[in-house]
Amino acid sequence: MATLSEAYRDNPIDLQHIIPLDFDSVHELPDSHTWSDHVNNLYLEKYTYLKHTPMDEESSVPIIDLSAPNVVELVGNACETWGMFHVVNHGVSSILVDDVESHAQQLFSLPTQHKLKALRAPDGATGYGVARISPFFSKLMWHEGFTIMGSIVEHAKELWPHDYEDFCNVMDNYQKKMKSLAYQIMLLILKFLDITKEGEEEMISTSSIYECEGALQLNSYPCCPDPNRAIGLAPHTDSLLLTILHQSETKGLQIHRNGVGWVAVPPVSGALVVNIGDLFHILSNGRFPTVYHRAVPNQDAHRISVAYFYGPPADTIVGPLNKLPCPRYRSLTVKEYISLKNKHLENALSLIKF
Ligand SMILES: C=C1C[C@]23C[C@@]1(O)CC[C@H]2[C@@]12CCC[C@@](C)(C(=O)O1)[C@H]2[C@@H]3C(=O)O
Ligand SMILES: O=C(O)CCC(=O)C(=O)O
Ligand SMILES: [Fe+2]
Repeated sequence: MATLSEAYRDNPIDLQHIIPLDFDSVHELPDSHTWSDHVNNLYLEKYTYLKHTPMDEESSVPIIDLSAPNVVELVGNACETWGMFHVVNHGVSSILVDDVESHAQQLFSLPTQHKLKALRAPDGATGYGVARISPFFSKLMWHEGFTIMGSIVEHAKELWPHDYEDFCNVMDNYQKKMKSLAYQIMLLILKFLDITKEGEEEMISTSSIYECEGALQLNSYPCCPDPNRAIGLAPHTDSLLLTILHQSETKGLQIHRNGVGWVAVPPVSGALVVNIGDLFHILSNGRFPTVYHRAVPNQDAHRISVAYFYGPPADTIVGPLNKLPCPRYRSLTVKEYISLKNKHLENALSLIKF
């Protein structure tokens, strides 16, 4: 069975000509990185059919205690109204989370020429580089990333030939913890939809969602001389089932709300942010919105975030769960969806819509 990383490798994006800026050497925002509102909201119209119920401006992303007795209902309601929620009491030690953040910090503090030793290969899915969505925008992002899928030993050796083990152990350990947390959250969401593993005959086409894999993305948003005219990570939806994000103590994450516009999602101490991705939007037959979000840089603070993307093996057929009436999307394999997203970004969902 093909893995997720194979699916991303088989769908390369031509990023060769785009490498992250040497941010330390720049003291004014270059034209290449200056965004107008138009470019920033380029895909917003395409996204209108995914919009969720308008909310008042005061409401904010819910914080859910995973040990609450009514956790299924809380998680399900948050998925329906926001497509996003914070989790606390998630069982991942704060020491590990801090450790991942400080190792990411250490990586991004290396001189640019050194980081380029681990540059993502043209036909590769892992390593240092710009975001995969970069070619869809005419302007560049105030961002550098490092993608990990499974073992990162080869890339870590490129960066620290004699001292790579600690980095690898921390990232491995964090991926394991994220995988089991993501599984636990996925089961809660499926339970809300009245789907149980035992009732598998009702969802033969999606049986491999119980064997999901993950990818880890370390994001760095250096201090920016003109943050109001720059973008850290351009507006996008995440492609897979769900994403678990650690966003350090520095603000930067924003989501788009119908009738409200861009709304900040400030960090909540000790909490992780969970958001619905395109594949869960499809499984739920559009009941859960896939969250359109972006990250903005700060003038005085370098922001690090760590995103874990969780999704089924590439050959898994994904479609609206059989139990749900009147499918709004056609079924397709995960790798077909990744390929559509690579070519059409936010139009991918409308291409599989009935
Ligand atoms: C598993 C993955 C999801 C992701 C592409 C990737 O192969 C690893 C990086 C992820 C990321 C992070 C930034 C935003 C995003 C849209 C991108 O360009 O790369 C997501 C991808 C995604 O969800 O499609
Ligand atoms: O840095 C953030 O807050 C958002 C990161 C993100 O959206 C991603 O990695 O997909
Ligand atoms: Fe994202």
